[in-house]
Amino acid sequence: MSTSPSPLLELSRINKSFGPVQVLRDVDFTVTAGEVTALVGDNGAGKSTLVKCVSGIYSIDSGIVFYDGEPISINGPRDAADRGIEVVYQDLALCDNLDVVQNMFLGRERRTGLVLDEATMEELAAETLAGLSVRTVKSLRQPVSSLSGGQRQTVAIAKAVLWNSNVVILDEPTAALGVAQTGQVLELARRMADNGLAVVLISHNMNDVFAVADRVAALYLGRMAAQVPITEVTHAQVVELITAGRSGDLGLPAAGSGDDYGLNGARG
Ligand SMILES: Nc1ncnc2c1ncn2[C@@H]1O[C@H](COP(=O)(O)OP(=O)(O)OP(=O)(O)O)[C@@H](O)[C@H]1O
Repeated sequence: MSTSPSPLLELSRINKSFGPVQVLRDVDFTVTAGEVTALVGDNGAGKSTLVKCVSGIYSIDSGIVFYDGEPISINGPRDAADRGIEVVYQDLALCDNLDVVQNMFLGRERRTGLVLDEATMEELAAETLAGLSVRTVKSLRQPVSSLSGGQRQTVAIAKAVLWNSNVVILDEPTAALGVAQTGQVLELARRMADNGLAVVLISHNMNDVFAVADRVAALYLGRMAAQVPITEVTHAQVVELITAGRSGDLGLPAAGSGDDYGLNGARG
């Protein structure tokens, strides 16, 4: 196995409960710059909860979050944003009546005095899209209501990239897309990683995971069943990790068996 680069974001033994329900149990998860890390798991496995802990929407009950090797506290979305951690949610949170530039700068508009600096915003939006080799969005001044699902996803992702993000978490970005648009969004994820960002791809689609991910992390009933380089697992093994919390072929015991099996491929 090749030596792993240092993780940019590292979660260690994260626990999170809602009242009596423990949703995350001693979860280790690492995210590395220049890589796409797929986060997989069945419905209710805890993927969204983990992401909400990382993005400051939920506070963790225990565990440590390291950023660039230093322990940090994420006490709210602002703390996550300050570290350049951005989440692109499934529902995209774009405003239909606003155009591409307006959406990309929504809430963080550039101004010259009291007046919006439209020219600079348009230029920066165009630069960001060009930096990601996006050619599918033809006009930056068209309302996003006139865009296809894939184009909307592209705008939402580019918006996250625009804000000097270091970690971009994509929450099922291809769930509502057809084949061609799925390909474009996966290419975009790859390009972001190639540009040096740490990309997390939450997905239920094994084809997407194997098409683009460098590593795969599988949650099973709130435990991290494994985090391994994609080249070291087969589709069948990942499915087994998702559905049973273990893969006999990987020599991993079932999640929740009590053993400390933190097979975390991203650890140096
Ligand atoms: N605010 C909450 N209060 C109580 N329980 C919650 C809350 N949020 C999530 N849960 C529970 O935590 C578990 C994990 O949910 P989560 O949404 O993180 O899973 P997921 O892996 O993202 O699932 P999906 O793929 O369906 O989106 C579920 O059993 C869910 O019911």
